[in-house]
Amino acid sequence: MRTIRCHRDNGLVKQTLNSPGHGAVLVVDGGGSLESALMGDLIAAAAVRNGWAGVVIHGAIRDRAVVRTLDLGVKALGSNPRTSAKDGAGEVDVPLEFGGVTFTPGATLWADEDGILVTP
Ligand SMILES: O=C([O-])CC(=O)C(=O)O
Ligand SMILES: [Mg+2]
Repeated sequence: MRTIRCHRDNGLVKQTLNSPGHGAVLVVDGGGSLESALMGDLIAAAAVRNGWAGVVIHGAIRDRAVVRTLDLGVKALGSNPRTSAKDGAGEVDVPLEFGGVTFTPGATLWADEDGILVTP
């Protein structure tokens, strides 16, 4: 997995998912905010084109009707049509902690309809 920490700004998410994913999952800690979306259909489609396996967002997405049709595993807390800033504020490939779990860049993430597992 790769990681990003950001708050109501998806500039780094957009930039990262527009670069090669090599089959990785991107975990985004948006602080649990549902006030604006950190990914939508266009960024998700870019992730598919660039070989990402999935995206886990501790926050919101939008365009979910299209996102669910894509060949990309997506987990988010919810959705909101409001877009985020695109200034690129945040940090890439730092250890994240939410939901009582530490998400370390390079660790392996497994997910299905029931939930998410992380192995070192
Ligand atoms: O513009 C955004 O922030 C997200 C979005 O709608 C998309 O990726 O399609
Ligand atoms: Mg969109």
